[in-house]
Amino acid sequence: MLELQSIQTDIIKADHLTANAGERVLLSGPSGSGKSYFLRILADLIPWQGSIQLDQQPVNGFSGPEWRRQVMLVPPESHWWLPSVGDHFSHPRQAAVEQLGLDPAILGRDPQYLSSGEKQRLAVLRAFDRRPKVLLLDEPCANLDPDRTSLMEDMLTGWCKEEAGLLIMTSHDPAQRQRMADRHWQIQDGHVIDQGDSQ
Ligand SMILES: Nc1ncnc2c1ncn2[C@@H]1O[C@H](COP(=O)(O)OP(=O)(O)OP(=O)(O)O)[C@@H](O)[C@H]1O
Repeated sequence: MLELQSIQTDIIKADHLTANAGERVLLSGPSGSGKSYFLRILADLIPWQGSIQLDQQPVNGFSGPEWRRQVMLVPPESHWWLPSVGDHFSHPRQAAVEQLGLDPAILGRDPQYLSSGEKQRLAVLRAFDRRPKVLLLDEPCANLDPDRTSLMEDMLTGWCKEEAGLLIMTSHDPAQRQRMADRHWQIQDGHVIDQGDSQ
C-alpha cells in the first residue's frame, strides 16, 4: 500500500520500506533522531529525494492537498479554528467521543479551553472524519494516563481493522510497541530500518 524507496534528506535515509493496509506501524528512535521529521516526509511537507508511492501511485500523481488528505498527519499540537469543538466534525461523533473517555458535552465547548490530552484525542477523531488511507500520528498518547492510553489504542486498532487504514505512529514506549506493533520501524544513526514485527 505504502512503498518508500531510496529516501534521502540531510537528516534521514530509508532504503526500502513497505507497509500494508490495516497495519499498525510503530516508529521508534532516540529523542531528536528524526521521528517527527520522518512523518513530515511521508506527508510530503518537507523536501526529500527518492520515491514514495501510495497504492502504486507516486506522490507527484496527487495534488498536495489530496496527498495530505490520504496520507494525513496529526501533529502533537492540533489547530482548532471554529467556535465550538463540534463545528470541526462533519457528522455527530458522540459515541466515538465517549469511547475515548470524554464527556460528549465537550463537543459544545470552546476549543481554546481544552486540555492537551483532550485536544489530542479529538484531533485523531477529526482526522478519521476525513477518511484518510494512511494516518500519521506523532505520539498520540503522550498526554494521556494509562486508562485513556488504552482507550486510544483500542480506537486506533479498530480504525485499522474497520477502515483497512494504515497507521504509522511514533512512540517512545516499548510496552506500547509490544501491544500495538504489527511492524516496527526504527531510526538508527539516521536510517529508518524495518525491524519486522520484532517487539
Ligand atoms: N524541517 C526541518 N529541516 C531541518 N531540520 C529539521 C526540520 N525539522 C526538524 N529538524 C531537525 O531534525 C532533528 C530531528 O527532530 P525530530 O523532531 O524529528 O526528532 P524526534 O525523533 O521526533 O524527537 P523527539 O522524540 O524528541 O520528539 C532535530 O535536530 C530537528 O531540529
